[in-house]
Amino acid sequence: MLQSFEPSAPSTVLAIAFLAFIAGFIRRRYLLWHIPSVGFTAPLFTYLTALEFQHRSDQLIQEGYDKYKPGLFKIPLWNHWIVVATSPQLIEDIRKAADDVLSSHEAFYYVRLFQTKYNIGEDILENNHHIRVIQTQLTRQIAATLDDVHEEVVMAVADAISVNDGGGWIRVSHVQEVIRGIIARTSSRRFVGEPLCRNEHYHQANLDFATYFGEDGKMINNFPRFMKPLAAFMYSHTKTHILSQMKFIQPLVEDRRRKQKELGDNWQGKPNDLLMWIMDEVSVKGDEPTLWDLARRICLVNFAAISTTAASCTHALYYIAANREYVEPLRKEIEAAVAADGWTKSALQKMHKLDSFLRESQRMRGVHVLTLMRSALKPFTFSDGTTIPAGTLVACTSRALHHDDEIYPDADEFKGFRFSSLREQEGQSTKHQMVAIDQEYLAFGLGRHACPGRFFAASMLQQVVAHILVTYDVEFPDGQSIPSDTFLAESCIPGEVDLLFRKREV
Ligand code: HEM
Repeated sequence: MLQSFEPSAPSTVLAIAFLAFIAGFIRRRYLLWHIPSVGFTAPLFTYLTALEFQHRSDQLIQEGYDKYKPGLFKIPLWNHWIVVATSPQLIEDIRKAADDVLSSHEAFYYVRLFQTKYNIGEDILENNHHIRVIQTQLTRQIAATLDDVHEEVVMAVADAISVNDGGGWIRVSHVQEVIRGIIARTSSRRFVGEPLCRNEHYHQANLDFATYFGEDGKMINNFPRFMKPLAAFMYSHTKTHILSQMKFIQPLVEDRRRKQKELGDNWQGKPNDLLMWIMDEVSVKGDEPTLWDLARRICLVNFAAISTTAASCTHALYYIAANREYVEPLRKEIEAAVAADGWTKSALQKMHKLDSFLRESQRMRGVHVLTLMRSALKPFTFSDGTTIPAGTLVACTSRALHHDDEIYPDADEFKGFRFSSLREQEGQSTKHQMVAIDQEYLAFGLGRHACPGRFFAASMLQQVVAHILVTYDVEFPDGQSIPSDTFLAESCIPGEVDLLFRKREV
């Protein structure tokens, strides 16, 4: 006789969870069925592609670009697909879309990377004071504060690369770490001022925050939405690292509050840095910012600013060491501009060759493989007629686009003065600057959420690289050259190699 089947409670739960998983998978696939795929598409096998994406995102995306340009393609990630746009026209569609249709915040902070809502707090996105002060004061004051930054660059570089005056090469290992230290210190001079900008423990606290913010985001991302608050509560370390950063800014904030109360508008020598601007910005709204809130914002700005700029700077140094023929023309240009105007913004603006070198280095090896990551809050139809449903993650191929011969002739070849030559043409003097963005140059994103810190980043990169060029000779040790990049999902990290530095003989 046939026994009646009586399921146990755990097996029922497992079965329901499995069926829900399969139903979700089929639904997601069905809704994106019309978009061609890269990698495996069968249930469960998609995880193999998701795994591959962690370390070979560049190759998977290049494959999609080669096969499906000028259209769209999709790649499976752990718990969703990402739809990738390959042509300037589709990129323009994404740029133009309103925030309530394709949302950058939803993509970065909830769906994909950082899960900010769960580990830092949602309110930080609604009142984005830190982004506003980057767009306004930080950018506007680049010229007025260039002296400070230059002074810090000179000290930071001398401390990090301690060559002997008597000549002779020294070997610097962990170049990216060394550069990150220089960039952290230089940018912190504008973010929190002296002497905190030189405190290594403070920089370590910011670095720890960055590491855990990224890691925790990935961890929380693996949980279904309803379990994310619990996952963040139990496993996230991000808050601990904000608390340790808070200890560093607390004396500064308390001292500034006291002086603000005592001196008000008569406060001579009021600090002119990002921390002060954020404090003022919040106070204008009638609130006294909490220490926690200030610490979160400083952590987030450091997170956005330092590793990105350090990676760009490292790549530029690698290209200098690998292409010695650029050194003399660059030095000549820098020295002529500084002789005429000193270390000022107008001198930097005259350094077209250096600007071009940095832009080309970033074109060849940008910090991201994909940019303009957006999440569809409503169904969205591209200009080619393709519709994606609400909930779909979209992005644009920056690296593949930057290596397209149809857009950049001999795209795989490093041509340091590619952009300065273009700037010499009639009407093109600003179009090809380091900070210029369009549908064919996506290193800083595009549209409303394009990187607001790019003017500051470009100025810092120019100053650090110009100072290194006129102070040192830089070479690879024998037999070494630019190492392959490492890919961590959509991020690109410069490979590790030692560099040789020697005091330049003038
Ligand atoms: C070479 C260095 C840098 C690179 C390559 C870079 C790249 C980017 C990219 C690709 C985006 C996303 C744009 C989009 O989705 O359309 C972004 C956003 C952002 N970046 Fe940068 N960035 C750099 C330096 C900086 C610096 C120095 C700061 C701060 C001073 C900064 C602050 C930000 C912020 C706050 C956002 C988010 C903007 C928003 O959500 O509206 N970045 N950056």
